[in-house]
Amino acid sequence: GTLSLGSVYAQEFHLQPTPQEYQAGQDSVMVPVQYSLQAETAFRETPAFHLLNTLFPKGEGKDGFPVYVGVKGDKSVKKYVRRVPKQAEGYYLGIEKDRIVIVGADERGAYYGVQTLAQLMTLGKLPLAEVTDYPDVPYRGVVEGFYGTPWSHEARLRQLEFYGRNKMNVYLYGPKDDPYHSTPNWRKPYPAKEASQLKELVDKANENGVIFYWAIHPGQDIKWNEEDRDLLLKKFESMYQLGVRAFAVFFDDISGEGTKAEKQAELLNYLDDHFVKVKGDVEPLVMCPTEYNKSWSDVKGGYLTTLGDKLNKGIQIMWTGNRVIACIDKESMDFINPLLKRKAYIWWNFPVSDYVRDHLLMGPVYGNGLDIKDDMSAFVSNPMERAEASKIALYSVADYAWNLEKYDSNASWKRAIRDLMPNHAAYLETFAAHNSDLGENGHGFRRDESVALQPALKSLLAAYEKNGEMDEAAYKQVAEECDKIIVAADRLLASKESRELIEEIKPWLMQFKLIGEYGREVLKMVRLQKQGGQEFVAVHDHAQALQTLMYEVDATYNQNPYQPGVKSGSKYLLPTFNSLFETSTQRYNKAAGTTLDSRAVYMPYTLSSNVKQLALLPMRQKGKGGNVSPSNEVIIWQAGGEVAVAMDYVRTLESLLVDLGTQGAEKNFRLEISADGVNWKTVDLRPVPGRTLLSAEVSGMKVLKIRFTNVSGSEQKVYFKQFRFVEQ
Ligand SMILES: CNC(=O)C[C@@H]1[C@H](O)[C@H](O)[C@@H](CO)N1CCCc1ccc(F)cc1
Repeated sequence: GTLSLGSVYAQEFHLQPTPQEYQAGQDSVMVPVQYSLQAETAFRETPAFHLLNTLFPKGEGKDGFPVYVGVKGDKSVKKYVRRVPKQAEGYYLGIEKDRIVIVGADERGAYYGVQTLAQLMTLGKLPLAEVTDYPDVPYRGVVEGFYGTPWSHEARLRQLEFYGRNKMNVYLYGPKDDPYHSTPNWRKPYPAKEASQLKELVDKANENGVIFYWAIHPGQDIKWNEEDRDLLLKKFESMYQLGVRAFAVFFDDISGEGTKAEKQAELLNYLDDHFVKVKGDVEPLVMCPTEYNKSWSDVKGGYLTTLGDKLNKGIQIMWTGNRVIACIDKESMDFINPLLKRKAYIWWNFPVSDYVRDHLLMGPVYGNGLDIKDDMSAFVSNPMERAEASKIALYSVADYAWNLEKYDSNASWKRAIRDLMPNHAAYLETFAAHNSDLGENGHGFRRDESVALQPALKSLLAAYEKNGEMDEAAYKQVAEECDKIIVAADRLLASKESRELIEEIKPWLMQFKLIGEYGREVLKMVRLQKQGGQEFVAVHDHAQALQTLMYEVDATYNQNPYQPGVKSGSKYLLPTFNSLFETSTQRYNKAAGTTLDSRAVYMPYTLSSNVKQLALLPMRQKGKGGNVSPSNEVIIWQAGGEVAVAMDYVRTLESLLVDLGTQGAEKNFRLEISADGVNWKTVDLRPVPGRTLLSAEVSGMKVLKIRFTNVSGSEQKVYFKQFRFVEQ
């Protein structure tokens, strides 16, 4: 909701996360330039004090504006103790004409009261207000638990400050690809550099009221014996020496011995009894089960109930919901909590994108129940490997987990964008609106995209495709959006603000701009096709040039081995432009008797073959390479039959693999490469030992055309399992 500040403030002001209760009158006081601290001396050692001390231009002075701050039980704030919520991390903040009062239910509550004061200070005047606030969910934050490049040290330091400002109180360090977190080096202490960085992170976390959990992922090769148990304990001890006071053990994504519930429970209880309870200053353990979502669980098998029955009560158990990637609702919680005999510690796999790495997930956080605040012990988000870009979602995760009932996903999303880039909010919102869906993926998890423009895109397309009609209103709205997209992309690419974010998303911004320009040209094509003018051809060719540029961006950047490339506007925006491109070109060709290429999805490789069963196989471009979709039937390959792939222009090969599912195929078939389509060079096919796979030595070869021929002199019956090449 908004702080009803009426005439006092121009813009809509909103505290983040949304407080449980606040009242603000019309009156305000000027922001004091100096403050005088009324608190117990011990307060000066707390993060709350260090933050408070940065808020006033002239710092602390005995004649400054009185600020009473402390926790329940402190003499200095005795008078206000009734106002303090009973919930952990709650606080009361009162701004009066002649004083500011902050009372925390505990130390972190006091810190959060100061964070809220810090937000109000940005208004330039302090409203006479009362904020009575506390979090709905006890643990709120982030688990860095994704596959892919772990976040950098600098990115993590920025994240921890962000968590403090957004009242997130946990960060779980568990990057799947950190070798010292997972198999096999979980047994080894960190090298000096990494160790000192981790120590710095722990200190930064403490300054920002964040509990730094160090997680270990031993399950893939752990032996259920004393040696490994003691090695794990030693590793915890070495992390404790670095200042870590909170620990987690992840048993997710493993197979074999490590998956046994009894053994996992035994180990965790041992760590609880011989480490956590012995140390006395360590947070309750958190564990991630092997069956961490309902679709992977076998209730009758007893894995979950064994954990629920055997794990010491204080140990938290993580859960991702009904599936690996799923929103969390009441039904999900009613399933899992009885089995675990405790409130599940939710690990929400969003905005993690390690299974759709060519997409950015910049859209609103929505779909989680608003009625489950009493059902979970935690709500932590597994983010993208792009740290800054993840902040849009993380801002709203913080908002949701603090106050579920008042959570408004769209309003929160807009605020998240403004918080991330205050001076480019409109542009970042345009970009984020069209970069939110994941595209097709194995988990089937999708998000909405281009929400505001969808109706216009749909009606423009429907009218034109059905009977060549022009929905002028829709046309105008889409044309305006294309202009906004082009401007937004340029302004963000050129932005001095949030340079780290811009560097993370640069390829997507380049792609986004091309889509805006492509849309602009396609709209012209639709207009011209109806008028029948010759100019259609020039505009068509420009649109095709943009398709080539979009392909190049997709084939050049973010070339990871899983989902390579750069997808933007992939749910409605680009598909609509491609449909309009194809239909207008086909109609123009029909009317003008021309043969303009009407294929919209740019494909640099063309397959041709005189082997009947191969001729129709689709050619796919994947990252910087191509492959002929495998056929799962027996191919009758006549003598002399060939399959060929032609490039749009000369390219350089890195590798080429062929698999016909039979040994000795290299005797019956010949592979040839041509750099000009006229002169051919035979290339050696080398069998990969023990497999039917053949590898060709093509590294560095210029290629315009590839040819693969049955030269055995007789028909061959083979499987067409793989025909794939990669460019340099
Ligand atoms: C709670 N733990 C997890 O969620 C584990 C992993 C990682 O955290 C990853 O970031 C996340 C989403 O991709 N999970 C995917 C798991 C994929 C997967 C799919 C099929 C498999 F066979 C194995 C793993």
